[in-house]
This record gives sequence, C-alpha cells and structure tokens, in this order.
Amino acid sequence: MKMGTALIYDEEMTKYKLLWVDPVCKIEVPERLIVSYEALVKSGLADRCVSIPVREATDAEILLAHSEEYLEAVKKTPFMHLEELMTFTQKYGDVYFHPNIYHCAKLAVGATLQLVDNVMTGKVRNGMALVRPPGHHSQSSAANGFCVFNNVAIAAQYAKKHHKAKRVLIVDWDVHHGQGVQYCFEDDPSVLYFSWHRYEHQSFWPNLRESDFDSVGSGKGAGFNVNVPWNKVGMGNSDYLAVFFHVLLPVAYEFSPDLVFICAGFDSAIGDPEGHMSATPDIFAHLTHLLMNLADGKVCAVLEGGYNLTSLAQSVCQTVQTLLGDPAPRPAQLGGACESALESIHSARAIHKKYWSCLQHAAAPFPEEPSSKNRRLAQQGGSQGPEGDAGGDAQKEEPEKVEEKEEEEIVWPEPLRRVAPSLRSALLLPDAVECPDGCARFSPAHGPGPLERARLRKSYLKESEDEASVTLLYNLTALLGQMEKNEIRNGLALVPDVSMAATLLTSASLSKRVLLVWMGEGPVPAQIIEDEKTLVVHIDSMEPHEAQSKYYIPITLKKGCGDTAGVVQAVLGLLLPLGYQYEPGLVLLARPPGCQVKGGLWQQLTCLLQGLALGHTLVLLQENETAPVGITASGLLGNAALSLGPLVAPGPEDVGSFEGLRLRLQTDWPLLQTTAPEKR
Ligand SMILES: NCCCNCCCCCC(=O)CS
Ligand SMILES: [Zn+2]
Repeated sequence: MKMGTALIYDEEMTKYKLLWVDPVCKIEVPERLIVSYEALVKSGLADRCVSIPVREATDAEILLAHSEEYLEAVKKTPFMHLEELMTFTQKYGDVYFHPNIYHCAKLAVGATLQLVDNVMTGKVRNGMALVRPPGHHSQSSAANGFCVFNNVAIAAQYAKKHHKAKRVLIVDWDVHHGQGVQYCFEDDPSVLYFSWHRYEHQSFWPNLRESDFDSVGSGKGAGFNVNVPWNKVGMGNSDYLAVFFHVLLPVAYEFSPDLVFICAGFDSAIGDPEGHMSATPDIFAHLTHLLMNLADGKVCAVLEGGYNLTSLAQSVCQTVQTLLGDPAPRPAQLGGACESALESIHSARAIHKKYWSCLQHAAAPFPEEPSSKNRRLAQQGGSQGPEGDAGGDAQKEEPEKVEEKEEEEIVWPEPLRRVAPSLRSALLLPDAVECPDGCARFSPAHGPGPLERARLRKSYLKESEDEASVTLLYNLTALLGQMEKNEIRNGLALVPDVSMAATLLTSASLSKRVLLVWMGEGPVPAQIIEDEKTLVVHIDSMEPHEAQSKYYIPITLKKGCGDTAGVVQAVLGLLLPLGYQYEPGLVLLARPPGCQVKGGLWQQLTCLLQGLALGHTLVLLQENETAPVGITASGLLGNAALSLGPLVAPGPEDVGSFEGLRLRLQTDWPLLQTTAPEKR
C-alpha cells in the first residue's frame, strides 16, 4: 500500500496582504501561513513529508468552477493601483485584493491540484496543501470571504475530469459555511459536500438561509449536501465527534468515495476570533484519523480559514502528524454533545433519512415545523449552549453590529507530544506461520522462569497443557507489557484459545481501562464481564438482550457479523462513541472461532480502533484461522483499509435494536445521543 504524506507549500503565497483599513479582513494575514509552516518545520513534521512544489493553475483549470468574465476581471488586478483595487474589491463581500493576490490564488489552486495528482496517481497516500487565499466561499463569478478561486471545488472537478474520480467527498470542518462549494455541486450526486458552520439561526456570517440543515442539494444532487449548523458558539470536542459518528461517517461510508477532500479550516478551533468555539487542536487528529480509511486513504487536506495563530499552527500540526500515521492523542475528557448540537444532529439526520439508508430506520421522522420555529425559540433564549450558564457568548444573541470587544485571552493546554514507539507492530505467531513483511515477529527479551511458569499454569491452564502453552501465555503478557510501556504500538497474536488469551490480557493489563471488542460467537468469559476495568462490546447474532452490566454491551445483528452494512452501522454509531467516551488505555480486538467479519471490514475495524488508546491495539486471532493475518497486519502497520464500496441498508430489525440500545445506554454513555432530550 502507498505510504507517504505530501506537504505542498510555497512562501510566495505569503506575499500579499491587506493594504487599507478593513476590520473584517484584517485577520487574514500572511503570518497565518508562516506560523503554520514554521510549526511543521520546528516539530520535524515537514521533514517527514514528501515536499511537492506548487504550480500555477491554468485558465482552463480555474474555469472548472468560475466564469470567464470573473477570471478576466481578476486578471486585471495585478495592474491596478490602490484606488482601483479598493473599487474592484467593493464589488465583492468580505474580501480584499492586492496586486499579487491573483498570482497567489493561482498558486493556491495549483498547489491543490498538485496534491490531487500525487494522491490519485499513488505517489503518496495523502497530504496537505498549505495555501492562501482560501477558497470555499468563492463562487462562479464572485470573490467572497477572503477567497478568490475555489481551490477545493476546482480540485474536485479536476479529479473527476482528469483522474476519473467517480465519487468525491468534501468534508468542510472550517467554522464558516463554504457556500461556494455548496453552490458548485448543488445538483451533482458525484460530489458529497459536508459542512458544519457557525450559524446561530442565520444571524452569523454569511447569514444565508441556504446554510441551514434543510439545504440537501437539488435535483439529482438531493441528499448530497449535508449541512450541520451550529446555533450556539462554544462547540467542543464532544460536539465535533458526535457529528462525525452520527451524521458524517455513516453517510460517508455509505457513499464510499474514491477521493476525500478536507476543507481544513481551523477557525473552528478554540481561541479563534471568528469561530468562538471550544474544540482543542488535538481533536483534528481524531477527525483526520476517522476519515483516513475512506477512499483507500486518499485524503487531500487543503487549508481554508484559521485566524488564531497559536491554535492554527497547533491544529495544522495535529492534522499533518495524523496523516503521517502517528498515533492519535488521548481525546480530552469527552461527554455528550450539548443540547444545541443534538438539535442540529437530529435535524440533519431527520432531513437526510430519505436519502441515506444508514439513516432510514435510525433517524426520527423530520418534524414539520420549519427551522424558523427554532429561530423563534432561540430569540426567546431557547436551549442552553455548551457553556450552560457559564457565560461566554453562548448565552446572549450577539447584536450583529456590536464592536468586537477586546477579546479576553483564551488559553488552552498545548497538545501533548505524540511519540510513536520505535516498533510499530509486533506479531506473536506460531513458527509455522510466516510473518507478513513490515512486521516484527515478537520474541520476549527472556523466557519465563519456573515460578512464572507455575503461576501461569495454575491460573490459566489445565495440568495437561504442554509447556508450549505456558510459553505462549508468557509471551502474550510480555507483548502486552511492551505495549503498555509504549515500546511497541500495537500487536497481533495467533492463539489456540481466544477466550483464555483475552482473559489473561484483561487481567494482566496495567491499564485502568481496557476495551474488549468481541466480534462473533460468545460467550465472552464471565471473568472478563465481571472485571470492572474492562468494557466489553460484543457484536454478534445473539438474541437482543439487556446488558447484564454497564460494562458488557451486546450489539445484536440478526445476520451476525457477516452483515457488513450492519457492522459498519454498529461500529460508527455505537462502538466508536463508546470507545472514545471510555478512553481506554488498551484495546483488545478478539476474533473468536467462526467469526464472519469479511476481510475488508476487519481491516477497517483494525484501523479505526487505532484512534483509541494511543494506538495500543492488540488483535487476537484463532490459531487455525490464519487468513486474516495479512490484512490485520496491514491495518496495524498503518496502511489504509480498502474501501468497502457503497453500502446497502442495515436491516430494520437490527437498527431497531441499535436504537433501543442507544436509548438504554445514553444516560451512562452520552456520546451515543443523537437527539436532544425533549425530542426523545
Ligand atoms: N466577527 C463576526 C463577523 C463575521 N466576519 C466574517 C468575515 C468573513 C470570514 C471568512 C473566512 O473566515 C473564510 S474561512
Ligand atoms: Zn472560515
């Protein structure tokens, strides 16, 4: 599988700036690019990337998303003097021109196309284009919101035209609505545009009615535009992850793109003067990770906004470090999405229920009242924002014309350094089974002493078991020990008895919390279920039944784990939220005998779970079922899981039991929530 992360940047794109007084545009400064690139260099991340040169976009490429008259008009700006530039700028909104901005805008588009070329031809797996001016607000014949040419919209058209991309996903995590992208693909079912954005019931810029959740695209494009409006500020890590788990990822996996763009705006991070959100820079590592197993890993991140130079630089580093495959950081204490976010999630799921089978039985029916009712509610000081009564500007409806008050200094902890252990994947395999290339066959520094042997035999084996079984158990605990000391990132063990191995590992683990994912036939050993520090998520065709304990969660699939669409739904909507909220120090993925999970899905699972526990994932396979060894090792090594292809609808009875489980568990596990309390 392709490895390598491209970084596309050129300091020429810092060579334009605002030449007059304009309070709206003054935040869009060259330093945005300088501090981002410098942070990548200082952290050593830039050197680990494949540096790809920028180029100028051609007219033909720009015309993929813009009109000739607009391009011709912009072409004149290099020759304008100040007054002419100011007059020209007046034709558009919230943007400024400069004699060199046309050159830089061509480089921003060209940089994005270079990224697409290198990803689509497999020279690199993924990459980031650090560009300015940004693009997602610019429209066919208009500059807008600091944007001149729509970098990502052009690149999506280019990928369809020159690289035969059939389905392109654009994830816009910038805090503003990329209306330019939405307009460009309004009726195009081959481009799925997802955007969350500060909206506050249309009272926030760009104040568009069509930024609300009920803009779903039109004609053949209906369903391929997904808007999640933030009607309060202060949205945080839990809100962002809840939208990924319950809106974006189920739809994205069903869409099954062959290329993913990220409109990577970081004005959605804490400290930004535009966003006023609370999500911390490390969340972008998780958002990136959760997208990296779509489209066989072909992810193109393109910088959009981001105006707090500190959170911008940190967020860019978090994103690039994840694209490089480094272990994800521990997610900050996660709770459930706030009430306002849940309303938006509920609305987006409800309105898209008729377009996406993953939402068909899950999302509640779309209520009749138009969003104006929500607006009225808001005006009456409706539901609490995430700060609750902690103030912030979540409470009061900011009168639009307020002068930007002196921003109080917002501080947050710098993201922790993410150190990848020297050895990534260690495999514990019987000698007869060959070790896939790239992995290391695990062998402990020294074998078990007689006391150790006796203890292991007494605790886990019957007298009759041979010495080899004792050695295996010892090796398992040694592998676990090296993982928990972060000397090894992850591992795989082929064992004669998955249940016994899982029992040994959960009891031997030093982690305060262990997540055990059991894919298939039970029973899960009672000793593990009773173990308070282990959360067991068991996916199988067992009869739906009440969880015996808060820490044993059975997820029923009528057709068992062979039902790929059902497993995907269970993983995205239940397992991952549970795992992220639980924040384990170790993840065990057990494949009991007779497990039906198909290869590609097994690899997706192996990859997705690495977003937890700093990537400490230990996979247990049944010794005589060696088929999954190769794909499991590939996933553990950080290769992107292969695309599953478009997904069919999960069975209604399965979704019914998922929703029943969600309702039962969401009090203990609020990240499972998809609707606001009063809507239940
Ligand atoms: N402070 C509240 C007023 C809103 N100003 C918006 C100005 C355009 C922002 C465009 C942008 O950030 C591109 S990502
Ligand atoms: Zn923005």
